[in-house]
Amino acid sequence: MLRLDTRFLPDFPQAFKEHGPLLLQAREALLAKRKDPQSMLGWMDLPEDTETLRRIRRYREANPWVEDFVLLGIGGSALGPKALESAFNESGVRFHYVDHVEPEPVLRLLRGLDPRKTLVNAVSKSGATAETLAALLVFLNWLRENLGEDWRRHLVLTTDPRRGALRALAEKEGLEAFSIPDNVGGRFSVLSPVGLLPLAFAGMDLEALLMGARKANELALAPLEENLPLKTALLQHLHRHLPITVFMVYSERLKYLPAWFVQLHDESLGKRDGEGNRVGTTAVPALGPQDQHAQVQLFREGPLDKLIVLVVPERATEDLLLPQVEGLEGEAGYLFGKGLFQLLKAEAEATYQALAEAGQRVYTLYLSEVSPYAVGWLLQHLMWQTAFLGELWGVNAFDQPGVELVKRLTLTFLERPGYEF
Ligand SMILES: O=P(O)(O)OC[C@H]1O[C@](O)(CO)[C@@H](O)[C@@H]1O
Repeated sequence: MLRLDTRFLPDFPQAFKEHGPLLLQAREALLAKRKDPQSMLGWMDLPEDTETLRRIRRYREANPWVEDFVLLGIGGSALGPKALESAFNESGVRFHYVDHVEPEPVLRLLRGLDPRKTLVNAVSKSGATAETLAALLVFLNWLRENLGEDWRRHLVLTTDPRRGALRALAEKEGLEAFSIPDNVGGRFSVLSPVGLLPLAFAGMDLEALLMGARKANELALAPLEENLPLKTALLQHLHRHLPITVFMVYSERLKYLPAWFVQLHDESLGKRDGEGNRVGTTAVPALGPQDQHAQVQLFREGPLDKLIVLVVPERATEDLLLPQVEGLEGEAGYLFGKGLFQLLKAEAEATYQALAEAGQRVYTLYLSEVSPYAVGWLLQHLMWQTAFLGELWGVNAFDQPGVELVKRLTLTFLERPGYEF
């Protein structure tokens, strides 16, 4: 269950009524693009794709020997699986993410792995991303050197259905490969094999994850009053004059979720609109309670230039009672016999009230609990929110032209003879 709370934004219910026609227009414009095969709206259909899930399940069952799962990928090809695996991995399989190009940690990882018990999953929609290709060169060579002809069983690819270097490698070497549908962009791909394959090895309840996402689809297509994605899209739209949107999650298990949302929001909406205006608000990640002892000072006394979104679980799947400890009555007595989750809830509520009291614009998304169903719902909800905002802000939420220059310059520098920086 996902619940929106706007009690410190008393003007919102009226604003929602007044903006009804605008929101319905935005939805209509978005859904009209669904017919266009070029439209990158395939993420809407991923929760219905049971055939891919079956194929992933079969592959998982056929490879019970995996003890270490190494994901090579960056951006949308890593952030989603990392956010969910770190929350729901109860399988005993150890996960490692090579979503960077720093040699020391890669060497440390290689020295600690047993190649006979390691599965490497290279994930790249384009098959052209330098960081992922560099990691693939390292791990493919390592597998070949250590496993001889058996290396192919230890490498699985997730990439474009037809194009790119990874698809070509899969065909040339007869490697297992899963497809990222053409009409699904990287930052919208967590419910495609990009996420589902590693999460199957993490033993996550994928049916519940996809069922939650289907619930978000249902609400995105529902009448206005029930339409949660249009409500939060309007909250972001009404506060577009505030340059920063903070995404603060009260869950240690979901500590990588803010990074996933930052890519989704910033890479989708940080654009030039049809008139060439620079559009977009900056998503900033935050964690509760950790940031109560860091960024909250700024949120309370710094500029009132933020819309703050808290994501708070309403129930714990299991709680931990705090024991009485003699000698600590003075400082900790008030905690004796309380549940740790009660402390989390009290801190989240205190932060919510303190931010509103400081004059910051703040609302909360309550998750019934940190479960595959509720988190599947939240992810798909945020993808709808972002897609609707693309319509409201007049930008294409599904391309990322601004990232290309860095790639071209990197290539130029590396191709320059004797380059030194
Ligand atoms: O999956 P790929 O094609 O390797 O791309 C990785 C990431 O790089 C980007 O293309 C940006 O450079 C993101 O949109 C994407 O999620």
